[in-house]
Amino acid sequence: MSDDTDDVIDDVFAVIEDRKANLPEDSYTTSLFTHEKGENAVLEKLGEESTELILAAKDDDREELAHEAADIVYHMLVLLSMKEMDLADLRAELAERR
Ligand SMILES: N=c1c2ncn([C@@H]3O[C@H](COP(=O)(O)OP(=O)(O)OP(=O)(O)O)[C@@H](O)[C@H]3O)c2ncn1[C@@H]1O[C@H](COP(=O)(O)O)[C@@H](O)[C@H]1O
Repeated sequence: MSDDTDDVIDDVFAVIEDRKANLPEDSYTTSLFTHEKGENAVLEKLGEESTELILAAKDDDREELAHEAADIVYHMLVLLSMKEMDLADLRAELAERR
């Protein structure tokens, strides 16, 4: 399967890196990088969204499950960027497990 969403995770990560470098106003990503709680802001989001993901799975709500999974992936990418990591680190870890 191949379509124009193939590279979407790389594209979103590139936008996150750009937000980190430039901190534009009116950007949710910027608000995470500049939050007074520091990295705890994104960690709290990941906790909340994990619960929402579990509830969506329990309800067998596939649309909500996709929504919450996307929220988690986005916030996980922000966390990787905060830790000076990137998708190569994630890919390497997954590849090692094959
Ligand atoms: N993928 C995301 C993304 N996923 C989630 N979010 C934000 O994360 C927040 C989630 O927090 P909440 O759960 O409180 O919000 P919510 O809408 O009530 O969430 P649910 O109840 O639906 O779970 C919302 O404000 C969303 O807008 C995201 N914000 C940005 N992105 C990507 O980042 C790019 C840059 O965004 P900006 O930095 O805002 O320009 C965008 O173009 C997107 O590609």
